[in-house]
Amino acid sequence: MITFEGAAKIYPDGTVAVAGLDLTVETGRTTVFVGPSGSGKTTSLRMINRMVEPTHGTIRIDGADIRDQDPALLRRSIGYVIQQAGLFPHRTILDNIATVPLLLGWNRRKARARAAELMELVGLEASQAKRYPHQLSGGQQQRVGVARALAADPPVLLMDEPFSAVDPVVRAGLQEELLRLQQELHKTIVFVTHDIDEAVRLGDRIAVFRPGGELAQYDAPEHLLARPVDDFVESFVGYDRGVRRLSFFPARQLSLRQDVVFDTEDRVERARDVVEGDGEPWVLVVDENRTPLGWVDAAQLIDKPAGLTLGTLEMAPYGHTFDVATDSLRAALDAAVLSPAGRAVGVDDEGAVLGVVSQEDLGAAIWSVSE
Ligand SMILES: Nc1ncnc2c1ncn2[C@@H]1O[C@H](COP(=O)(O)OP(=O)(O)OP(=O)(O)O)[C@@H](O)[C@H]1O
Repeated sequence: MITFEGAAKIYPDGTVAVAGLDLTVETGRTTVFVGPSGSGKTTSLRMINRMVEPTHGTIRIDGADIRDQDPALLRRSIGYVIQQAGLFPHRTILDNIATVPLLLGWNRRKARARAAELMELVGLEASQAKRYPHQLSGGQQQRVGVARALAADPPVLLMDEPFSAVDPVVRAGLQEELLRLQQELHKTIVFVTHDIDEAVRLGDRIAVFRPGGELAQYDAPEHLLARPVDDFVESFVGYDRGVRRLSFFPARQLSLRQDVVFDTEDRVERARDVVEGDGEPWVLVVDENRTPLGWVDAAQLIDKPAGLTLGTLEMAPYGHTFDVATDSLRAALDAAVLSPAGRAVGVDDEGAVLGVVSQEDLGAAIWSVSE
């Protein structure tokens, strides 16, 4: 646990970088500091490893005042990752990663073995070990930066805009990787970004800073999106927050209809009975593996002769599906919006249809999680 108790940084020229921060960073969780440029995020982060000394207040790690610890030793127990990785250009990838273990006095063999292990953990090829940083892509360099920060297995990891210099696709991959690593490692991560989407994706808790180095709100991401405390936070999180918040609720809570799912050999009169029963305007046709083929408009069924099979009818594309077990309500909503039938198709992890969600059921589920 890291606690800021009235921690402030006021520079001699009078600039208030951080104005009296009170905040607790939970152990084993990811806390994101987010806010506009100049709001004091980096200064707050650097106060944790004493790269910046507060002018007021106290910071403790697990109860111990960090002022009582030697800054160099403190930093070796805290991993630090920065934008563009900050690698040593004349050291190989393996030696870059082994830096802190060597500083801690490990012998070279053990340090390199640990570095090789970490390369694998962060998704780097062993063949890259002997390369130099300039021979790697930006995304790969960031992975090296993360591996280096993890080398001595520090309980705390500070990350200062680590992914902001790479393109959006690589960035999404690195975020995914960090989530996976964190599930395995349970580090106490403090992550700085000015991108609210990155914050919402990665953070267990999010601290929103406002200009003047003040903490505007400290909350779980779903609460931040549901209840921004004021106009500043509301405009900072963005106005589509209602829809974005749906990504925190699982799609598995939706009720799925199976009675409107038919296979190609089913006869039109069977489908007609169902749609006439409750006025459902579309039925979904699947193949023998229950892979979706397309939607049949119920109007088409009215005057078709009995005995005709559904596979012979014209179908509208089913759009895209959502995975019932792993996707969120947001993914289901997106699937419904993009479907010509306005209905979402739920599948299992092999792509087989489990059922479809009607607009009414989707609306009811969204309503039930709204506040
Ligand atoms: N050495 C310094 N002397 C005076 N002011 C400083 C000094 N270092 C930082 N500041 C000021 O402190 C404020 C907070 O800076 P900080 O880097 O913490 O902001 P930030 O939220 O991380 O911004 P960014 O997203 O742009 O990195 C800024 O106004 C900055 O100009």
